[in-house]
Amino acid sequence: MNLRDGQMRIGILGATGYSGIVLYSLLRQHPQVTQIKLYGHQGNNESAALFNERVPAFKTENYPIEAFSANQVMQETDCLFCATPAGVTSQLIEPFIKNNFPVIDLSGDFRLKDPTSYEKWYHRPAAKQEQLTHAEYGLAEFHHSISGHYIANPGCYATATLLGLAPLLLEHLIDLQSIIVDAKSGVSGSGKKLSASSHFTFINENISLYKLNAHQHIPEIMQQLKLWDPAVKPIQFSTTLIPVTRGLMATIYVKLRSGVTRRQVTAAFQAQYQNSPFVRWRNQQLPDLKAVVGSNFCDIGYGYNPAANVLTVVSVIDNLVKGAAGQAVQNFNLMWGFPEETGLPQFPVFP
Ligand SMILES: NC(=O)C1=CN([C@@H]2O[C@H](COP(=O)(O)OP(=O)(O)OC[C@H]3O[C@@H](n4cnc5c(N)ncnc54)[C@H](OP(=O)(O)O)[C@@H]3O)[C@@H](O)[C@H]2O)C=CC1
Ligand SMILES: CC(=O)N[C@@H](CCC(=O)OP(=O)(O)O)C(=O)O
Repeated sequence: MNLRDGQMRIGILGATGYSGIVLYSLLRQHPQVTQIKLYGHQGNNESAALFNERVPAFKTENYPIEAFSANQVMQETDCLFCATPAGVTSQLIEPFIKNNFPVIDLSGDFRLKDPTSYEKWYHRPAAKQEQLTHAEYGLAEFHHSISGHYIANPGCYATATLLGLAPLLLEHLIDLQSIIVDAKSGVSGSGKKLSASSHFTFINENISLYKLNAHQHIPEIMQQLKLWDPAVKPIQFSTTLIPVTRGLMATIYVKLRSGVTRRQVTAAFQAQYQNSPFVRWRNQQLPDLKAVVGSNFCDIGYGYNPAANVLTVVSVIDNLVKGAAGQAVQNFNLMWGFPEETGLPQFPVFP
């Protein structure tokens, strides 16, 4: 992609959702972005709606949300971010793919290469196979050289899990049948829509496991693990809702292969992430959510139980930043050749 230093015009579809709002606030402060256009539902006349009316916390941002029109977006902007629910981009995005127009898609619609798998796990029609071939899976730490125009930004659980497992698979340190992931997320992970399971009375002072053995990030994680080691076996993966607004922790349990030492584990993580500004290897210090919430960091630490030969890896992210909007901006930087950290927060919100 040609570098357009300091003059990028950005479009956001879905800016009034949780990840769209975070995306807007990151891009608004991005030094290479001069203009942000906001788009809403196709056909709706949303031009009367102003961003600050839909998102009152952004009182000074009185920009119109315009009805989505592919031609208009391609004329008015240089790159489109889609922060829309699953099932939207597969319907809207064809003209962008045909015209090689840069798109960064935060939804799951273009992550899975196999449309049958998408239909099985997302319970809705998949994008066309031909379109899927244009998408690149943008796990930023492992996909620095973006060659195409369509980035499928990874899911939040998939990001934390994959970053916590990568060095172990790439260096062949673990028993490939032994992977168990117990992941927990804050409530913002399910978006802004109110449901029985996101209602305060249910969330408050409660934890609940959901989508057991049925979570849509299982095939996404498996797809990437198989690229790292084709011999990997199906993982056990569970997701739990916890009563916090933001933050996601993947607790990963694996058995080490015979003869593998803790020193090798540390060396593998250090070597893998030494040039990754957003992955902080914490060694035997176990990270917590507050270490990363508000930032684009993924912090990873571990503990080892020699009696059971179980290595526990703890990987934490902010689901809305590294798990969604922050990684999308990281991918935007990589796509356009800007330094990877540009426009991304360098500190978590702490305390
Ligand atoms: N929340 C998270 O932590 C993460 C989310 N994601 C993914 O990011 C995407 C957005 O998630 P999230 O921000 O939580 O979702 P929200 O439900 O909070 O927001 C969805 C946004 O999309 C808009 N929208 C919905 N349908 C359409 C449509 N047909 N055309 C145009 N705009 C539409 C909504 O506008 P309106 O309100 O007007 O309908 C809203 O602005 C999802 O695909 C999600 O899976 C990925 C990783 C983490
Ligand atoms: C807490 C919560 O509900 N989280 C969501 C994660 C959303 C997400 O990232 O899913 P996509 O694959 O659609 O992008 C979930 O578990 O479905």
